[in-house]
Amino acid sequence: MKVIGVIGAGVMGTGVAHNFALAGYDVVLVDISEEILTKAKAQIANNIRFQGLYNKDFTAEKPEAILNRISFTADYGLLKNADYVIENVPEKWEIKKEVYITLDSVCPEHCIFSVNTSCISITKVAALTNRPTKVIGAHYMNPVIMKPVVEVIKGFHTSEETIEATINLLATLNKEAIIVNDLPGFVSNRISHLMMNEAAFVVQDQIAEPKDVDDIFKKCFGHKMGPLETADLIGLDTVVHSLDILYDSYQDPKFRVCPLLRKMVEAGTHGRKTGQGFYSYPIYEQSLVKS
Ligand SMILES: NC(=O)c1ccc[n+]([C@@H]2O[C@H](COP(=O)([O-])OP(=O)(O)OC[C@H]3O[C@@H](n4cnc5c(N)ncnc54)[C@H](O)[C@@H]3O)[C@@H](O)[C@H]2O)c1
Repeated sequence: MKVIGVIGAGVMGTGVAHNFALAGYDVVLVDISEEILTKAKAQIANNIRFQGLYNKDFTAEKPEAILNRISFTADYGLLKNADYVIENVPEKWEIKKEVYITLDSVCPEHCIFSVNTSCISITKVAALTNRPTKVIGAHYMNPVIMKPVVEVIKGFHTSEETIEATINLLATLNKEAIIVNDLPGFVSNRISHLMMNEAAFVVQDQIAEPKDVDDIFKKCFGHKMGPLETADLIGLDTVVHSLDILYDSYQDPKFRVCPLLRKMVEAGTHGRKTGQGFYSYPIYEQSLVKS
């Protein structure tokens, strides 16, 4: 594998592109507008500057050398030489669907598609393409560069070769793959989104302030982050989209979105990436790699 395509330059796409460039791969990072790509470039440059503070595998390589391995583009045509593509567009079926139809037509036949999704069925994505055995789920954790494990999802059609190639690729990033089967939300989000949603209900019901909710999880249960801090880090819009998918998929009321969460998203307070969620974030902290 030499050329890695990364689709979507948001919270996850910037982290994935940074991590693969750091590991020496040529990365083609695709998003829909030059403005978003310019912002993404600045953010990755900033995260490269900070990586030494947070990453024990930090190399002394010059930040510009890492950044120069990433091509920032709105042109899907540049993926014609991609060996492996990691898609990170919003958690909305209509958007993902269009992207996979395009990817299938521009990427070479051998190219593997890795779906970075919180909840969407990998089997459903694979069925859109002419290469279903080469479609796999890889749920990277945020912040990508700091998380040593990826939840890898085997869809109905995914071949053993595709699983093997994904395990080997992740190993070059010093990441371990935990392989699970495909049903919406997989393991991590099927469980964690219930907790984040219920934590929002606790705040809505005025049982406790966000900080006290999070402190109970950190100080009593030893979690690194509380559920509301985690929701802010993921992005409240992404959390709501994911809960909607879980609700539709399982037809189970336990996944209904807390009205407070939906209201915050409608108000444009999406967490760390907008500077305001359950907590406020000064501008310099919004892109800061933190766990
Ligand atoms: N945020 C997290 O912590 C997290 C963790 C694991 C997985 N995920 C999943 O990763 C995916 C991306 O999440 P995110 O938080 O990075 O979202 P985001 O909203 O921060 O970023 C999505 C990016 O995709 C771009 N985009 C939209 N349509 C596009 C298109 N047609 N072609 C190319 N780019 C397009 C947007 O402009 C945006 O920059 C989602 O499926 C999400 O569920 C998120």
